Amino acid sequence: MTASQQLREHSGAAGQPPVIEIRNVYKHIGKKTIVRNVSFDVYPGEIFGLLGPNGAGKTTLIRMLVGLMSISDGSMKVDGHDVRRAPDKALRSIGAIVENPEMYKFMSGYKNLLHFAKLVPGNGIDRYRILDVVSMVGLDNRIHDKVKTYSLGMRQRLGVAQALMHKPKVLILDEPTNGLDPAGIRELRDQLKTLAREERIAVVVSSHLLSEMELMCDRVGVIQQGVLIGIQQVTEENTSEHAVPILFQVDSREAARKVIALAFDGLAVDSDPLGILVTTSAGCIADINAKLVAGGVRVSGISIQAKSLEDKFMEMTGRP
Ligand SMILES: Nc1ncnc2c1ncn2[C@@H]1O[C@H](COP(=O)(O)OP(=O)(O)OP(=O)(O)O)[C@@H](O)[C@H]1O
Repeated sequence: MTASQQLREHSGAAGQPPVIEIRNVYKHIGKKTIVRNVSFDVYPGEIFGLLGPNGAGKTTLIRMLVGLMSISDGSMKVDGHDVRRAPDKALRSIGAIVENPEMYKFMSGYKNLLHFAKLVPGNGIDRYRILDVVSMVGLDNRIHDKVKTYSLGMRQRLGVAQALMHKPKVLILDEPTNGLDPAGIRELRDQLKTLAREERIAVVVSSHLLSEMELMCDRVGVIQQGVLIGIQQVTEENTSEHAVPILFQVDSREAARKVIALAFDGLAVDSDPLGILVTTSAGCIADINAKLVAGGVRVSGISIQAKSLEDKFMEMTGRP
């Protein structure tokens, strides 16, 4: 996939410029190329997933983005600042958890945050900001309890609060659900969605679990052996303008085809064991249904046959 193809996968959230711009990035270590020609953008308010098996290069890509590893070739920009040329400015816009956040277990969550705020002098983080981030991650009720009494999920959220203190535009989490139980994963997922939607923060998460990415992300970039093989929109097919196969369960396929051919010239209609499949936008369902019923066709069910991320992933990787 070329850089321009990868970028065309997304038209930009409400015309906003991307907050992360990655262009033709390579990472060589010794004679190995660990990341190869990767390009993509991430927009404010979206959750972007990096999906790939262990060793695919996700952590390496993230480490380059947060300045923990040098970039061999290509460019990475955060909020318009080049990570290589102006690392301080670029990093100011990033909050990240790449390794497990170190917390003092015998101190309260609040004191931990206060401690981290003091480590960065002149950053303007006051107690009001700390209480703000505590509220953003939903830890208000427990923030004065010692961290040793927190569940793993709560510690993870405290880590997110710490990463958010300096008001970053981008939040980056490497394998954030590792070790969390299903309830913890769900809490984290809801929290990240709220941060993206309400605070307009761009969130980048990595995982090797497709099901997790599908539930959490708006778009997912699939990485294999250091190559970004494709980017899939997860939520797009729920919008009313995007063409998707729609199954109409009807008593007569033949009659239904005739009605549609007459009323909607050129609309793609295929047969299905349960009825007919019409490929169009979900916004047309009511009109099609009305014409079918008016044409004497009994419609017993209508469903959108959206492909799951797993189907798309299999197509992308060429697996059966
Ligand atoms: N410092 C290094 N020296 C040599 N090889 C490295 C180094 N860091 C990473 N690699 C190799 O680069 C490849 C990608 O590693 P990376 O950690 O980025 O993968 P990943 O997709 O994050 O997978 P995981 O979930 O297992 O961490 C692996 O084959 C790894 O062994």
